[in-house]
Amino acid sequence: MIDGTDQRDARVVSLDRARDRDRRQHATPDAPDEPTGADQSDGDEATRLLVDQAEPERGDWLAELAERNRRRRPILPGWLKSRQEAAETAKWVAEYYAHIMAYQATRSPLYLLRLAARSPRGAALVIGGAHRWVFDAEGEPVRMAAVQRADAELYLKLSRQRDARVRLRVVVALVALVVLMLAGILVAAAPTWAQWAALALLVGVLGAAGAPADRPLIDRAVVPGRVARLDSDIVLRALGALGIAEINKARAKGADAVTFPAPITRDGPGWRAEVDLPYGVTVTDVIERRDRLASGLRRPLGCVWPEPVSDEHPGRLVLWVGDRDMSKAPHTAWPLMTSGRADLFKPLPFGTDQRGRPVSIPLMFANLLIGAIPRMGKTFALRVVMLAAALDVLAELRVFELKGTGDLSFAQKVAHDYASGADDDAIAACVASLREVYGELVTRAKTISGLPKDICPENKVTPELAAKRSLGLHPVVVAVDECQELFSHPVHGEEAAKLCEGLIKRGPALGIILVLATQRPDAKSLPTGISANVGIRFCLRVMGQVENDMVLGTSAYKNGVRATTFTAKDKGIGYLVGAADDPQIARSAYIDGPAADAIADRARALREAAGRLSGFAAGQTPDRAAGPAVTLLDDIAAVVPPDETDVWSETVVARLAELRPEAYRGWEPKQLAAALAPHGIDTVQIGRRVNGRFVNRRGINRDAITRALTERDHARPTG
Ligand SMILES: Nc1ncnc2c1ncn2[C@@H]1O[C@H](COP(=O)(O)OP(=O)(O)OP(=O)(O)O)[C@@H](O)[C@H]1O
Repeated sequence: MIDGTDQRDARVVSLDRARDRDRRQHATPDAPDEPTGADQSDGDEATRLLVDQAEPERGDWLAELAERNRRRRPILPGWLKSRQEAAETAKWVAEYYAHIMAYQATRSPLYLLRLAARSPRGAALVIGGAHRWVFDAEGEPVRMAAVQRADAELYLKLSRQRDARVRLRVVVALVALVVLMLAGILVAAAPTWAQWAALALLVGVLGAAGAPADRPLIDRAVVPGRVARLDSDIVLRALGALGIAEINKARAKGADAVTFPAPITRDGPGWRAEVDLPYGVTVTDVIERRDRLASGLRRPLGCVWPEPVSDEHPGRLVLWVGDRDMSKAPHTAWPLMTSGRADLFKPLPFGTDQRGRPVSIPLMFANLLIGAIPRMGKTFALRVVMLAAALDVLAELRVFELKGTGDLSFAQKVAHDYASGADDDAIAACVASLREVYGELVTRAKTISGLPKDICPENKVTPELAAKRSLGLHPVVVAVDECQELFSHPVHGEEAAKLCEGLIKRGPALGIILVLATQRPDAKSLPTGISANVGIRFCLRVMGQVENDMVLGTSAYKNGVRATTFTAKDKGIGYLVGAADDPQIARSAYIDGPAADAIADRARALREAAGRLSGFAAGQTPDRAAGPAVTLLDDIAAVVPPDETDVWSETVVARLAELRPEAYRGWEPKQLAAALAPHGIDTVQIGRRVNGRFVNRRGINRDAITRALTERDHARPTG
């Protein structure tokens, strides 16, 4: 007998393991890493051993339990967890039934007519049926059969049974007739309305009895089956249509190449499928073929939202398929639209995700960057954030809209500092304000470091500290729309970039928040020192990977967070990164100009009541004395005295660099010409004699500068 104890060279071999090893050795060379069944399955099968796997230790059940614990399914359905979502769901369910009731109520006269038309047929059917029942008509064919077979005994038995039955039924029918006659007498003596009601009841009953089986009385209020149920076959069909070779190869090899770790369930207004893609296929591969996926699912693109699961492997896909295109879904009212106030220390309501769940932005201790191609909803998104900030009376707002269309004009009612314009003045005002806030960094840091530890334990602004007016640590929110105009400005760009970088890095802990929006997210218009350090990012539609990663952060595109997949009709829809653990798809709340004004009026009233209206909104002219001269034209006028009519450009740039090195150092004559062009000033040829030789160079004519300055001053609004 062979056993492991007395045969030194022999080993105990599990038959299962031996088979496993055999299988591996005979595996085809093109699938060397093909997993065994134990790899693929979970639950009971997961306990099967691979030939080269160590025996599981006794404590492994704990690890397994921990893993199961991590995958617990929620007790309450998702929509019941948030008050707002539950309210939304209750609202649409109520709306659905209200619609059905209204639909049927408006058709009730038609239904009455139908009943009346069907009632004669119903009466005939009722009388005929009663007659057949009383005289036992259903037994007639059997009795006739007995007669034909001349079976006298059976016939007698059936006849006796029929007579007994008919006697009883005639009595019942007579009683019913008497009851009906009594009811008729009662109705005849009743008031008219009761007579009509009785008639309606009779017609109704007879009409219902006379309804043809193929024509229902009531029309359908809802077209059935508009949204197909999502099932695993449809998901597999769609995944197979993506043209990903690995998926098709894996599906050809085995039925369980694509698995579903959780059942496909209803999730908000759509279906949610959790899918484990075949080995080696990542969610990013699927996301970049979203349009093909939508085609495979036979759903509009705006309904199909594949997402990675960050705390799982890169092949775990959550596919949410909405009933309705996200861009066409009705807007949920912004929670602060008609009432309420905000607290910057808590997340600010921003919009909704594709499932209609609320999305908020924790703006405190962070910065926000919004980017997109033009007309996709940057300013609308910025408006939502700034209106929420306005509803926190403690927050000091500084708003600069550098497009000049007045999209953020509501801010004039509440902002401490405000400017709107596509000109140098607005940019200069913005830089001056940034300088002031930058100066605050030092003051605030000193204040905080001077506070006792028990009042300020974390060395950062707290809600209590922010509320103490004497400390001056209230939140400051600086918003710059179309910030590319600022950073690419020939005079102020470099300084603005430095100021913003400082604010982005040091501001959050000190209660200073910078919110930037740009339609040109490239290295020149959005310095990397800024784009790399922003905490929260919202990227609506962009056209390429570079812009995507500029706004959403390095590697966002590689990780499947791609705002390039949005289409032109996805207005207001973007990827929101940094507001929650995982990137979210969010649609900003829709607040148009008049609504924004109404909210700003409310915010102003709150601020007035709290005595927190200051600066621009309180009618004070911003004191920019501390800042340098505001435009290039002013600077040139300062460095070129009135008696010098024509000056070479190189002389001008040298003097400018001396006047304000931080802004003009390194300027070339060409740069000066480019900076003057927007003012309608061209450089001119100026000839001079130098060391006896005539030299011709380009330069400026001082009169042109003076004229431009005069025009600007006349065009400026007064008061
Ligand atoms: N959340 C939203 N839902 C629906 N439509 C929206 C939403 N946000 C913006 N829009 C639509 O998109 C249009 C453009 O929005 P917005 O003015 O904010 O674009 P923008 O990106 O700031 O454009 P520009 O780059 O020209 O300043 C708006 O007129 C509005 O109709």
